[in-house]
Amino acid sequence: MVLTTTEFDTIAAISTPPGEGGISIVRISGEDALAVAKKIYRGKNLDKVASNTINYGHIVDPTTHEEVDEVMLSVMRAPHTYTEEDIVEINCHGGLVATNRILQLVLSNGARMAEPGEFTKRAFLNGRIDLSQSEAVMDLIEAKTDRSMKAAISQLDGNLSHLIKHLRKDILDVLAQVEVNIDYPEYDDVETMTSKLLRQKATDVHERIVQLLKTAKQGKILREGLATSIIGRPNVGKSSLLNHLLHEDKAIVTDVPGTTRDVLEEYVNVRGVPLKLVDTAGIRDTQDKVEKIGVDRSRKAIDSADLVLLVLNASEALTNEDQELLKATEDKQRIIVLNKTDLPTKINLQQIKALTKGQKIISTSAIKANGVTQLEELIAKMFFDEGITSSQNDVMVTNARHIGLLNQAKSALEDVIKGLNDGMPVDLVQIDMTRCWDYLGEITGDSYQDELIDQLFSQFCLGK
Ligand SMILES: Nc1nc2c(c(=O)[nH]1)N(C=O)[C@@H](CNc1ccc(C(=O)N[C@@H](CCC(=O)O)C(=O)O)cc1)CN2
Ligand SMILES: Nc1nc2c(ncn2[C@@H]2O[C@H](COP(=O)(O)OP(=O)(O)OP(=O)(O)O)[C@@H](O)[C@H]2O)c(=O)[nH]1
Ligand SMILES: [Mg+2]
Repeated sequence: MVLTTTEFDTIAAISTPPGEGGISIVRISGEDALAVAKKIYRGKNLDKVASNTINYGHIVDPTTHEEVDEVMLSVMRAPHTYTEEDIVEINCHGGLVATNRILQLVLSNGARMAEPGEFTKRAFLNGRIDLSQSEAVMDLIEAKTDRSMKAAISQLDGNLSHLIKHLRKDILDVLAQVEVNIDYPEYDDVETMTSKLLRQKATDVHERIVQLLKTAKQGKILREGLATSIIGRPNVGKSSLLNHLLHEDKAIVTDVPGTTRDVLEEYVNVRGVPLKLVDTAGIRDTQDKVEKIGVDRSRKAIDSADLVLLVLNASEALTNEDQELLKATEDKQRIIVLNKTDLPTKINLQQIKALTKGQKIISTSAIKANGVTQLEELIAKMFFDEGITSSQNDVMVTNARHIGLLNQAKSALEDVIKGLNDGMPVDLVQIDMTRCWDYLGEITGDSYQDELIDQLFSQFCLGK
C-alpha cells in the first residue's frame, strides 16, 4: 500500500450525532491536532498538559477574538490513542450552531474534514486493529440486541482475528515444511511424506473452518433478525398474533377474512432474539386481483423464512387449506400455533400431532393474550439451543464478507485434498494451499486491496 501525504494529514469531524444534545464532540486526529487546537483554544498551555487529560477552557475565533463556546478539551498523545496519532477532542455545548462553528474553526486552522470511518481506518492503517476488528466497530454501533453487541465486542477484542491468525500460521508452517522437504530430501519417500503432511493439515484446517462457518447462520440472524413468517389461512388470527408479539397494534384486525392484503414486516426483540416478523395475507384460492398478489407474496414468505409460525384455528376442524399449508411448511423450522382456544375446540389434536411428527405446538388465544408468553419462550429456546453459546471460544462469524472468504478458503482446501487424491504434483497442490492462506488473510486485512479498504470504511458513520 502506497501512503500518500493526504492519507495521513490532520482530520476532523463531529463525532456525536447531529442535533441538539447536552454535549457534542469535535474530534481531531493527526500530527497537527495539537497545533490546530492551540490556535483556537484559550486555557492551559496544551504543550504542557499530560496525555489523556481533559482540560477546561474556551474556544475563541482567532480572527475576530470572539468567544465561541466554553469547553472541555481532551488531549491524547500518539501513539497510544484510538488512531495511534495525536488526538484532541473538543467537548462543547451540544447545540448545532456552536458545534458547527467549532468544526469550521478547526477546518480553517489546519485540519481537513474526515471521511466517514476515517478515524477507524487510521487505527487500521497504523496497525492498532486489524480489518475484522474495524468492521466490529461498525457492528457494535449498529447492534440491536445484547447478543449482537456481545458478538461485536468479542470480534473487536480480536477473538476472530486470533483464530484466523492461528489457521494462517498452521498453513504457513506446513508450506514451509513442504519447501524444506522438496529442497533437502532426506528420505527417499519424501513425496509420500509431504503429501501426508499436506493432507493432514488441509483436513484439520478444513474442519476448523467448517466449525466456524456453522456459527455464521446465527451470526447473520443476530445482525439481520430471524426472518419469522406468520402463515395461515384467512381469519385465523395471524395479525392479532403479530400485534401481541409487537406489543403494539400495528396490523389491522377485523373479522373479515382477507383483511391483510400485503406482507407487513416489523422488527422486534423477543428475549434477546431479534425477529424480523412478517405478517402475511391469509392463504386461500381467491379471484380477487389484489388479494391474489398478497397470497403469492405469502407463499414467498414461506420460502424466505428462517422460522414459520403456522397459525391454525382451533375452533374449527382442520380444512384442506390447513393441510396444504402444513405440507408446504413441513421442511421449515416451524411452530404450530393453535389459536382461538378460548372458543370450544373443534380441531383434532391427534391428527395434527400425527401430521407434524413431534414438532412444537403452542395453544394461544390472541383475543385474551393467552399463550403468547409461552410462544416467545419457545422461540428463544429454539434459537439459543441451536448452539449459539456452544460455538468454539465464543467466536462467531457475523459478517457476509468473512463468510464469503471462509467459504473460498474452505473450497481451496477441498482442491488441495482432491489434488492429493488425484496424485497431482506437490508444487501444484501448494498453490491451492497458498490460496487458502490468502483468503484467510483478507479477513484480517493482512492481504488487501485499496479499493476494498476504501469501500469498507466509506460505510462507516462520520466521526468514527
Ligand atoms: N471520548 C471518546 N470516547 C470514546 C472513544 C473515543 O475515541 N473518544 N472511543 C473510540 O471510538 C471508544 C473507546 N475506544 C478506544 C479504543 C482505544 C483507545 C486507545 O487510546 N488505545 C490505546 C491506548 C489504550 C491505553 O491507554 O491503555 C492503544 O491501544 O494503544 C481509545 C479509545 C468509545 N468511547
Ligand atoms: N375468539 C377469538 N377470536 C380471535 C382470536 N384471535 C383473533 N381473533 C379474531 O379473529 C378475527 C380475525 O383476526 P385477524 O388477526 O385479523 O386474522 P388474520 O389471520 O390476520 O386474517 P387475514 O388477515 O384476513 O388473513 C378478528 O375478529 C379477531 O378479533 C382468538 O384467539 N380468539
Ligand atoms: Mg391479517
